[in-house]
Amino acid sequence: MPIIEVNNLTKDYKLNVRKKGLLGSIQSLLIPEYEMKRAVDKISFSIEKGDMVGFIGPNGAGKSTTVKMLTGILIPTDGEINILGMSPSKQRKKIASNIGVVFGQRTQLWWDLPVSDTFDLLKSIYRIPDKEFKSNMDLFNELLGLNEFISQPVRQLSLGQRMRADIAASLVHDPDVILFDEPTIGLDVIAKEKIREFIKVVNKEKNTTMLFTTHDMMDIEKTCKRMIIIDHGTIIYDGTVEQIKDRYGKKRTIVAQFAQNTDDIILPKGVEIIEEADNKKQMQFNRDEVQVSDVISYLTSNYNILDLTIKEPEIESIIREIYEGGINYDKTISGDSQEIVSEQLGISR
Ligand SMILES: Nc1ncnc2c1ncn2[C@@H]1O[C@H](COP(=O)(O)OP(=O)(O)OP(=O)(O)O)[C@@H](O)[C@H]1O
Repeated sequence: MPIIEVNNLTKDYKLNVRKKGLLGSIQSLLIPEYEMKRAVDKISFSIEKGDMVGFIGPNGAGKSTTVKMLTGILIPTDGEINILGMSPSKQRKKIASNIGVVFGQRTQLWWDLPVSDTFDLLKSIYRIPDKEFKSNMDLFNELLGLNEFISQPVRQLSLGQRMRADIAASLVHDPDVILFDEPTIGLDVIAKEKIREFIKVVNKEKNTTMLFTTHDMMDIEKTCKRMIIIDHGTIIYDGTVEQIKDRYGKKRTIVAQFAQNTDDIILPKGVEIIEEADNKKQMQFNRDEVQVSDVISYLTSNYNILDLTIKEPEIESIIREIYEGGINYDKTISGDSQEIVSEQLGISR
């Protein structure tokens, strides 16, 4: 039985249309005109207990709007959300103890108070028993190093420290579901890694159901098996990370360091050079047209090669292609939603 169920969820924002010029401004004040903007358009998905799902999409795709509706902050225009049998917008107070939320762009910590005070306040608000509170704080300290800055006021923390505290604060009451909205935004590689590891440990140890939005594909690759891609308010992919890599990651890259000058190199049909410096060349081809083994045996039998590596396609570049509408969608991969994708992005199939 799914923990999160979303059916035909829709959100329209009402926008005030401002007319140009002084006269237009006065007119807009006296007789305001509105237009509706659809941010989320009939999306449906469900998430099982303990699953960790990446929710990605380009800027303005509708991710934050969806997360806000899941938390109950925003009321849907249409459709239903069911989290643990409750409607977030109708049972907001009741559901609060079951959901944790992290907005990377905003903090839920008390700005002027030491970090420890926020945790004490949360302990009282959620009525967390002493034993549970202590064991969680010990775990968070071990994994996120909270004690390094626990007595500092929040406003003095670095972004990475603040995010670590925020994530811990969202989990201190052991929620069943946690929604992350860009939890790694603006962090350096090491801080991101720490947070990904933490998320993975919590998911495993506490079986917390997690949905998180991010623009960093490494977040998804390192933590989630499943991802949902949203664009222009509709879901264009819902499936495994592996499947999308397998189906769409058709480009293979071989990097070869040649012992000699290879300015006049002749490559097999379908293989092209995408980068070269000194005697090092990056060659790319479509794995459906050219076999990796054929390219390697051609190169090694015709040239003297010092070093050779094969690069797997990165999810980052596949997603970039999807956002740019450059991928020919295969309808079998994600059912009817692919129809929408093709229409929206003007892709011919
Ligand atoms: N309060 C609002 N009033 C009007 N339009 C809004 C409001 N909030 C968001 N939108 C619009 O709704 C659409 C979806 O926005 P949303 O913030 O959900 O996208 P997002 O996928 O989270 O984007 P990003 O990755 O840039 O954060 C955008 O076109 C945005 O301009």
